This record gives sequence, structure tokens and C-alpha cells, in this order.
Amino acid sequence: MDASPEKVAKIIDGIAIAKDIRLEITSDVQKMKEVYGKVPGLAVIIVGERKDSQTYVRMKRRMCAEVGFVSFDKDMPGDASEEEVLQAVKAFNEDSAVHGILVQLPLPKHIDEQTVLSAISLEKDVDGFHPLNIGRLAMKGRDPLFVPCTPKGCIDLLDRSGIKIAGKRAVVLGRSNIVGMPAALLLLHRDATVSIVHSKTEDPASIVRQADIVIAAIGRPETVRGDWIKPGAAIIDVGTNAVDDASKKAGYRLVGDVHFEEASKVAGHITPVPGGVGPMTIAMLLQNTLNSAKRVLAKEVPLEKLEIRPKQVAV
Ligand SMILES: NC(=O)C1=CN([C@@H]2O[C@H](COP(=O)(O)OP(=O)(O)OC[C@H]3O[C@@H](n4cnc5c(N)ncnc54)[C@H](OP(=O)(O)O)[C@@H]3O)[C@@H](O)[C@H]2O)C=CC1
Ligand SMILES: Nc1nc(=O)c2c([nH]1)NC[C@@H]1CN(c3ccc(C(=O)N[C@@H](CCC(=O)O)C(=O)O)cc3)C=[N+]21
Ligand SMILES: [Mg+2]
Repeated sequence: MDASPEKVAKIIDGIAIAKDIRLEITSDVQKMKEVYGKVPGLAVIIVGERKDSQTYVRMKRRMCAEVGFVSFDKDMPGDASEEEVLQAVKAFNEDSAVHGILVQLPLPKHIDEQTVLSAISLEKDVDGFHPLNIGRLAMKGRDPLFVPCTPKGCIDLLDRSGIKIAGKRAVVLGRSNIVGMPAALLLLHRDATVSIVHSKTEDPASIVRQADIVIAAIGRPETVRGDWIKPGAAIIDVGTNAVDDASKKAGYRLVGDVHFEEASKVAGHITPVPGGVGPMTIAMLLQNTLNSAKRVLAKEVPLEKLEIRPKQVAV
């Protein structure tokens, strides 16, 4: 007799799901333009010449154009002072055509990230990185104006793949301010039972093995192996790691924090890298910016006249 056929996880197609979301956004922007003569505006501030940052920022600007947003670009040299960056933030805070402001991270070492993120107007903090938005994210019953894009994209991938969250065991690997910590909070608000694995965790494999849902965000290539995974689990791989590969034109390829080949034989669902969480991050950024513009319109015109309602109205 043959051995039992190899199980294969369902691949969650982040490219296709993100494209659907961008189509929904495009249609809302069209309506907004026709009815109110306005479109959402996103400002992106980039400081310095990091290659990866420039790639992400280029992708964001291209997607803005695709859905019909206006994008405002501020490219500053790597030796720009904190004061100059704060001035750029302030100018966008005061510009009513700008509904969202993103300061690409990391910033050069001589600039304090928290100082800059705190200067972004709460109503325009489409990354959800302002300390007040993060504080509200941590509290029950106090919705933030914006939820960070990458964790929001992870939850959306689970929802759109029909994966139940409430009551399930979830493990988040990583506890950064921008991914791991907010991802754990979002899962908790959705009634998962959440554990967080970090660099000091003893025996991470035994903890991951209990999880029905795994979100991996550690920035360590192919660390989560097949035998760490509970059969049938849903695996969301945020990791985006460049590893040398002479067979590629670029000289490298991208891999996740999860060993995809091994994991896809055990998991029920899995996201690929690239093509999983990455495209969703940008789609969620556009969605946050659209909601921000809707919120502004809701203040200018009576809500009942507004065909496109904001998802969350400012608290
Ligand atoms: N696709 C997307 O849209 C995005 C992808 N990313 C990618 O996600 C990954 C994580 O990013 P980010 O959160 O910014 O990374 P950080 O470096 O800020 O944080 C990494 C976290 O992982 C933990 N960690 C490191 N090594 C291990 C280990 N061996 N076992 C368990 N935990 C470990 C660290 O623990 P400790 O706190 O103890 O130091 C830390 O909490 C990166 O690959 C990044 O490129 C990031 C943002 C968006
Ligand atoms: N203020 C701020 N907000 C961010 O949201 C932010 C940031 N700073 N700094 C860096 C991280 C990283 N990040 C990614 C976005 C898209 C992809 C993405 O689209 N990735 C593609 C592959 C891209 C490629 O081929 O290089 C994919 O996974 O399919 C990845 C990573 C946003 N970040
Ligand atoms: Mg984000």
C-alpha cells in the first residue's frame, strides 16, 4: 500500500485578496470624486537612502495612483535633522488635502522615532503608530482611529479565508511595536487565547505546536519548522528576509520566518512570502487613508447625505 497522500495546505493568496480590496477602494474613490469632488490624499515621508525603504515607498506610491489617491512625496536626505522632519510632518498636518501621513521606518539613528510619530496628527495617523492610537488599541472599548496596517492585514487574511479566531489558541512570534505587539492585541480583541513568543522564550517550538493560528514576525529566515506546527493550523508569515541566492538575477530571494516547504505539508492554511502579508499591508494603508478621508467628509456634509460612510467615526 502507498503511504497516505501528502497533505497540502491551502495557500492564502495575498496578492489576489489585496487586489480585491484595492478594487473596492477604487470604486469608493470614484464615488467620492463624483459626489464631492475630492479624493483621499496620502503623504509619505522618507528620510535617507535605504534600498528596502525606497522599494516599499515606491510600491505605496504606485498603489496610491492605481486607486485614484493623490500622493504627496517628501524625500529627505539621510542627514536631515529631527527638526526638519518635524517641520515636514507639521506641514502635512496642516494641509487639508492630506488625509494620511506615513513616516517610513526605520528613521536614521540621530532622529527619535517616538518624537516624530507623536507629532503626526491623530486624525492622519494611518499607520496607527501614534502612542495614543496604540494606547487605545490596548484598551477594551476604546477603538483607535487607525489600526496598524500589517497586523490588520493579517487578521483580514484570516477572515477572508474563513478561519475562525474566537476561542482558538493563537501564537504570535515577535513583539515589536509595529507588528507583533499589535497583532497579539488584535487577536485578543477577537477572543483568541494568545501567547507571545520572543527572543527570550524557552522552547518556542512547544508553544507554537499548541497554536491553531500562528503569526510569525521575527525577521529570522525559515525559523518555524514543519515539526513546530499543529496539523491543520493557519500560518500567517509576516517575515520578509532576503537570503543570498546566486541563481537569482538580484542575487537574493525573499523568504519568510516560516519554512514554507515543510510547513505547507502540515498546516491547513499558509501565506507565501512574497505574495502573502506584504501586499495586504499596502492595501490596509490605502483603506485607512480612505476611511480618514470619509471621516473628514462626514464632518463637512450630513451623514445621511454621505453615500459612502466611514467604517469608524472618530471618537
Ligand atoms: N510584510 C510586511 O508588510 C512587513 C514585514 N515585516 C517583516 O516582519 C519581520 C519582523 O519585523 P519587525 O517586527 O519590524 O522586527 P523587529 O526586529 O522589530 O522585532 C523582531 C521581534 O522578533 C523577536 N525575535 C527575534 N528573534 C527571535 C527568535 N529567534 N525567536 C523568537 N523571537 C525572536 C524579537 O524579540 P525581542 O523583543 O526579545 O528582541 C522581536 O520582538 C521582518 O522580517 C520584517 O521584514 C515587517 C513589517 C511589515
Ligand atoms: N511607517 C512604516 N509603515 C510601514 O508599514 C512599514 C515601514 N514603516 N517600514 C518597513 C515596513 C515593511 N513594510 C512592507 C510593506 C510591503 C511589503 C510588500 O509588499 N512585500 C512584497 C514583496 C516586495 C518585494 O518583492 O520586495 C510581498 O511580500 O509580496 C513588505 C513590507 C511596511 N513597513
Ligand atoms: Mg503598518
